[in-house]
Amino acid sequence: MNDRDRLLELLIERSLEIRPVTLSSGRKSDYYIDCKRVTLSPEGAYLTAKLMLEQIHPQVSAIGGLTLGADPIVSSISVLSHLQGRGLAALIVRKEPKKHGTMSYVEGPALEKGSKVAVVEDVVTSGASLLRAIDRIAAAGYEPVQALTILDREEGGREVIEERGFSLQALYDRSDLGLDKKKAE
Ligand SMILES: O=P(O)(O)OC[C@H]1O[C@H](OP(=O)(O)OP(=O)(O)O)[C@H](O)[C@@H]1O
Ligand SMILES: O=C(O)c1cc(=O)[nH]c(=O)[nH]1
Repeated sequence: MNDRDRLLELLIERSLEIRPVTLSSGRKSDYYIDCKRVTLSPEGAYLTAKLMLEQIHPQVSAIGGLTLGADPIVSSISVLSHLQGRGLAALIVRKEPKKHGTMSYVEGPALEKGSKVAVVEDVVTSGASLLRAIDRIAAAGYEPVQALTILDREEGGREVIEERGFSLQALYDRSDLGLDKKKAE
């Protein structure tokens, strides 16, 4: 089995829940995928990092994303990039600025102004979280150049992100989850 198929297998086995849920955007859905169950596991962290790193442009010097879903992703990509001699820094974007000390929104190594950043997510639904990370990374003086996610739920997020001039690179989309078959079981 190849890496892409194996990561999908892990996500379906461990992350996918078919039940009524409320999403981050306030929308209702009949399924949820909790990627952290996979991205915080040894094999899942490695496979996510490997598959995403293959798609990161050579001019990029950091990967960043909105806490919490992106935290294990940026960390594992950074470690793997070091092992591969590439050395991508990890940036974690807070949902609210730190209230004392640095007062920062964006945590991580201080990079040169204008450094190119690939912005990552675990799931894109409305696209609001990914755009929030893009905006905060830009406000920190860096240049977001790519948008990547594990799963595109195909609920309009891609279009919203494209309107902002980014194409969304997703490892999987809704159709990969086999939801119709699962729901029938
Ligand atoms: O495209 P959107 O409509 O913004 O939805 C997707 C976002 O929702 C989830 O995060 P959540 O808000 O549940 O927070 P968490 O990562 O802290 O668990 C997920 O990790 C994405 O960040
Ligand atoms: O839209 C969301 O909040 C969302 C959907 C989903 O399937 N998984 C997740 O972590 N967040």
